[in-house]
Amino acid sequence: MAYLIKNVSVLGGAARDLLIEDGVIKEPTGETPQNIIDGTGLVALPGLVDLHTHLREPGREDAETVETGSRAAALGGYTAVCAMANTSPVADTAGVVEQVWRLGREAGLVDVQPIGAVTVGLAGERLAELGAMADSAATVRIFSDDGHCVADPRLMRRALEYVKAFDGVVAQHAEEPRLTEGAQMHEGEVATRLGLTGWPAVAEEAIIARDVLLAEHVGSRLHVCHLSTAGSVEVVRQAKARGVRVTAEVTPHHLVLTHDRAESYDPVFKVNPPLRTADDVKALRAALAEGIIDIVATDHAPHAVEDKECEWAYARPGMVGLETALSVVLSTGSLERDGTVDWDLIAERMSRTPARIAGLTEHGHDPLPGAPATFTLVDPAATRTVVPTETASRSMNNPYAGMSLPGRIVATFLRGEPTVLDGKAQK
Ligand SMILES: NC(=O)N[C@@H](CC(=O)O)C(=O)O
Ligand SMILES: [Zn+2]
Ligand SMILES: [Zn+2]
Repeated sequence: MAYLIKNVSVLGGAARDLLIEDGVIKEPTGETPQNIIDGTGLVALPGLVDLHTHLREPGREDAETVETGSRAAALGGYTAVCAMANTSPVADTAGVVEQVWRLGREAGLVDVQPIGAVTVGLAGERLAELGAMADSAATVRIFSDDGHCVADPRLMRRALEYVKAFDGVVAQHAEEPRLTEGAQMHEGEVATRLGLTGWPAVAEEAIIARDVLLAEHVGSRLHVCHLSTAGSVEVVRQAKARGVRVTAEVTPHHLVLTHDRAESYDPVFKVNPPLRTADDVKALRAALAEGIIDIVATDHAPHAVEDKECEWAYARPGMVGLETALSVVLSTGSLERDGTVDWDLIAERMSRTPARIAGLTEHGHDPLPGAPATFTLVDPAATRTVVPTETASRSMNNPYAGMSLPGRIVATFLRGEPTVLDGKAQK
């Protein structure tokens, strides 16, 4: 079906019309197709790409499935998500990554690109079959033990060496486990006051420092997951200055929430790495604008009610984030120029660069004639109040409840097919 989008601003540019036909964007012809979308006041962005999503299938379909997570992603303006490997069974074989990939195709709401585990069962003992996952139908290029750190430097080195052969990347959850035993939240004054065991910034920074040196030594690509401290920014800054092939992500929640949220003892604010200080938030926002942090990735981590609505110490870490990511980023004002949103920079940090890191060549193209019709339409003037139950996700561990956030996704298209129209999922 063909669509004509009228009066839409592509990345903040002058209003124009776009024809969507045969899966691509075209210059409008004289004829008017049946389907017209009024784009007045809307901004067209390349479909967002999430490098870090937990979909929970196989194993915890009560918390999320590939389909429900894909729907949440489309509603958040995403056209591709990379699915983390910490499922049950773990995505450490060609069989499991192909299953996730196939489920993604069947759901048809976003492109689901499986991430493969680095080590068998995420146990950190021996390398998984990286080559078999790379050669599978899922063509895995990102490997991560996320949820766990690849703490053994020898295994990390070997993984970096292995993925170099096919220009893969190791995405590290940087957490020195010996420094975070029993940790419940950021190590600092709030943890001291609450009497909770702290997760020190140095547990993250020490692993990033080690890994950039390993990546430099091997000449391979390293990606740092959910970077959360000002010190980590400085380690990455220095590594980039030396030419190390390192990229880094920040989550929306680490750009807005701070460790004092734990004072509520509400486990919805429990996450790994933990919420940090206001100074860290400031440094992360600046690093994202500057490009020391390359991308925003959601770390969408849905959890069932019984795993979240319990005592802080027993609750699982993680929060949902796909449906609110763009709004949260807009709310920080960190990607603005002279007080107005820099849509080109939004596209860079949330679509083009994550697509490039993941090797997703069909994504990250500006929505202009000649490009694949894989894009999203945002109403920047809209505001909405977050209601955790109003979600396509199976889980409601949403830390933004009651917050009023700017921006609303009006439509999302994947290869010319609408996955979201009028803010509603089409499948
Ligand atoms: N971020 C989290 O707190 N939790 C993630 C794992 C992870 O990203 O480390 C999860 O899988 O729930
Ligand atoms: Zn992690
Ligand atoms: Zn994660």
